[in-house]
Amino acid sequence: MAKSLKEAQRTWTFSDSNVAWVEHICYKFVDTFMTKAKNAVVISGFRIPNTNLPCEALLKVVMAVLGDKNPEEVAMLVESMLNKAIKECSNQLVELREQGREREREGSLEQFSKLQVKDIDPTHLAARLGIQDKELKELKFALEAIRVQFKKAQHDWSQQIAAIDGKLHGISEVAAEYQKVAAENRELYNIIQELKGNIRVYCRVRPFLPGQNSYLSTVESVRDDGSIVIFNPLKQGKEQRRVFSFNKVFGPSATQERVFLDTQPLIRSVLDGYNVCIFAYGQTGSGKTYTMSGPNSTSQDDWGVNYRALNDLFEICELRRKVMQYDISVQMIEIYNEQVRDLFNMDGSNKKFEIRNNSQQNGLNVPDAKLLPVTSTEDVLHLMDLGQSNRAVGATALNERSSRSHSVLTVHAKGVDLASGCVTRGCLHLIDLAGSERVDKSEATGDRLKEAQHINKSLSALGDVIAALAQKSPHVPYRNSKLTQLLQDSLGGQAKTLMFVHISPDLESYGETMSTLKFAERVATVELGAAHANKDNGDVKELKNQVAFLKDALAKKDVEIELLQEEFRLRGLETMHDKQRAKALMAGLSTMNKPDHSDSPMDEKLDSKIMSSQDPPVPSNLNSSIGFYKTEAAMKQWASEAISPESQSSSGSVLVASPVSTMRIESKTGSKKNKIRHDSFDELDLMFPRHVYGYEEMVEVEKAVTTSSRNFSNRDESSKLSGLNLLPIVKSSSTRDLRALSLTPVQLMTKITADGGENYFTEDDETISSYSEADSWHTATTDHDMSAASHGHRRKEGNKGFRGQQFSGHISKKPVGLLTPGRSESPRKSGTSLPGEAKRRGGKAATKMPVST
Ligand SMILES: Nc1ncnc2c1ncn2[C@@H]1O[C@H](COP(=O)(O)OP(=O)(O)OP(=O)(O)O)[C@@H](O)[C@H]1O
Repeated sequence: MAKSLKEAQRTWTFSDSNVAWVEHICYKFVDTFMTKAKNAVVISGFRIPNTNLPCEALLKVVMAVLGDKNPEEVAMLVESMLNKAIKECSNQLVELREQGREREREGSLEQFSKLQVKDIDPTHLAARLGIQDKELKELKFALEAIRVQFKKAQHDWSQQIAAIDGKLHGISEVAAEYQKVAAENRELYNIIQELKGNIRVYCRVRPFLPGQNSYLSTVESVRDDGSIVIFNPLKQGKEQRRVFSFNKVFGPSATQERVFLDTQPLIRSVLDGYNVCIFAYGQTGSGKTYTMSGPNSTSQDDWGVNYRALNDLFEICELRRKVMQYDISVQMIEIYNEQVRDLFNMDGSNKKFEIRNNSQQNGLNVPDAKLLPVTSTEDVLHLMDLGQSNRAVGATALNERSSRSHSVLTVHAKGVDLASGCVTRGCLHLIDLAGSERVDKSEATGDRLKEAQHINKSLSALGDVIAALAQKSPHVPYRNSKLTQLLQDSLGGQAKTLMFVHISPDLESYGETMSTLKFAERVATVELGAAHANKDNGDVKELKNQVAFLKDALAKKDVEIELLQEEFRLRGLETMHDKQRAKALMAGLSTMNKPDHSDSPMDEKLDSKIMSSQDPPVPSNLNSSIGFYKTEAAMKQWASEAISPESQSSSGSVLVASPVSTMRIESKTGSKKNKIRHDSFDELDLMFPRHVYGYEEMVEVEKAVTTSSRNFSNRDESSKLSGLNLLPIVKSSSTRDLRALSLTPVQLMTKITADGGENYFTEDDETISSYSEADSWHTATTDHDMSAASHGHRRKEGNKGFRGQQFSGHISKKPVGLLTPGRSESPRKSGTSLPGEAKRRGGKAATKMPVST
């Protein structure tokens, strides 16, 4: 074939002879193809009938295809066709061989089986089949038994599961019930705490800082019920673990938002007129500043309680816009090395600021520091950044940005109810305390050491105050540090107080962690009494009107008194019997310019005159209104307003003849401490001033004083306490306030004598003393005593008291030593000083103020 191709190539011209040759090839090829495609073959789209001869058309096709090809191309085409044909043939061959083998295999298997059946012994086969059958039966039986057992077990299990399910259901119901009861208990407990005014304590655990060994944590677990388990691997047995319980515990993963959410309700109450104090306590580097301010004010997620609180307050103000109008202002101070500094003060001056307590109605403890109004969160951010940048910070070995001062952000919120005009005033103190530190650990030296000493000292003073409060001690040492002075209103007043206690989880801090948590536990036991909102409502307005009315009446009386004094002076009553004269004096007060010269019994006249219709009518509801004053502070305020300096005459004396001369302060609420205080009020029938005393009254005074001084040393502690609890009231009052408190002479002198007198004298002691002296006038009944008293009384220019002028003449009664019980001589003559006299003589008034309990 190859040869003929080569020859064809050589001789190729598309001539007749060539056509014959092509025909020849076609025959051959078609033959080959036709063996494969028995019925029909598709070649280039032509259908070729099943024939051994190439059809005319095929020939034409071949001619058409090959006609214009040169011999090389024809050769190649043919060669490729041949290759295809060969490949096809070989495939067919393989297929045929395979089929043959298959048939062969089938045939041999058939033969083999025929052979076996033929060869096997039928008896043996039967025996074997019998055995197999038996085995099969046994297996079936066993299977059945197993199935029965399985069914039984399944049944048992399902029964047990049902029983367990029932029990579980019961348990889960009990658990749900328990949870409900526990939640109710917690709620009730919180209400009780709220009523008692316990300081709330939240504990926050700082996460490990980068670079700290986080394998050994002292915090074993933090539970939802507010308890935390502290673990020390270096200890053994019971000592290894200690559980502390607080109102809430935040683990290391607690977010700033989570912490704020639990603080929010407390903060919001500021807008309802409550004073709230939140302070962060803990070892240095434990996360106080992180909680209060956050690490970064630019990211809202990082905002601490301060920013979030103000932001929240603004949001609520906006929500209540239609019913309430709020004014919010802020103050930021710090206590650095026992000095108060204004963090908003930009003039660089080192002005020192004073801390004041109680007296500040607006709740500001440092009233002289700048109070800046804020209307938006942006204002707050700006101001607080300013304040933070002024704050004293420094690097120590324990914290690279350690706060070296206690900082206080005060938010003052004044709200006016647009409908009723009722005014609320709330104050929120947000305090970031400097951290306690062990100077050996913090490696503080120089200024840092001095700061650390001040910090530790003030924190220890805070510890003493908490201990005293927790033990309900009558004396609480608030004045031992600026920090405790600042916190006095929040720790001993009617504020809602929350302490965030912070701990570090590292084993190295175990000692500090334990002491911090023990301190916090003690703080949680402190009861402050129920918090009160500072609201100026309609009742208060009415009472203020009444007070104004009374002031007016007093002013009129002052005029009357002055006129009367003049009248007496002119008439020269020296010759009258002293008792009659005193009665006449009192009678004259109400008849003004209509002196009664008759000898009728003076007592009746006096009473009828005092109650005469010439006195201005007193509002009939005053008695009931007085019940409104349930607190000492409110009472004091009322009293000082009722008898304000303006309402008194220049003589300093006041006379109110009033059917409401007696009122009683009642206290049904409050802590034990408060009760004692109120009880002491209960003992006193607080009266309007009755500065005109008769002779019998003075005798009564003397008796009371004598008895009181004799009995005081025998008194038990509680009764002494109630006496002592009067001191703050009396001591913090001016003379006029003393009058305003209006103890009867008996009560006043009993208290003074019982206490040795000295505590009753403030920087205003001269005036107070004059007050006592003025009273003593009524008891000085000899010329001699009279002159002594007169001398004492006139010693002070300008103190021209009504009584002093009235009794300038002789009085013939027997002497009664008012301040020296049992003596018949004048206290001054006998050398017995009036209380506070010695100090006054020393040239300096006693300024020692009492420590409030
Ligand atoms: N909850 C927390 N999550 C993440 N980092 C915290 C957390 N608390 C504190 N830190 C980080 O710990 C470090 C110390 O915190 P911070 O300065 O608030 O402590 P401090 O108690 O205020 O210290 P000092 O009393 O010395 O001022 C800071 O780097 C702070 O970012």
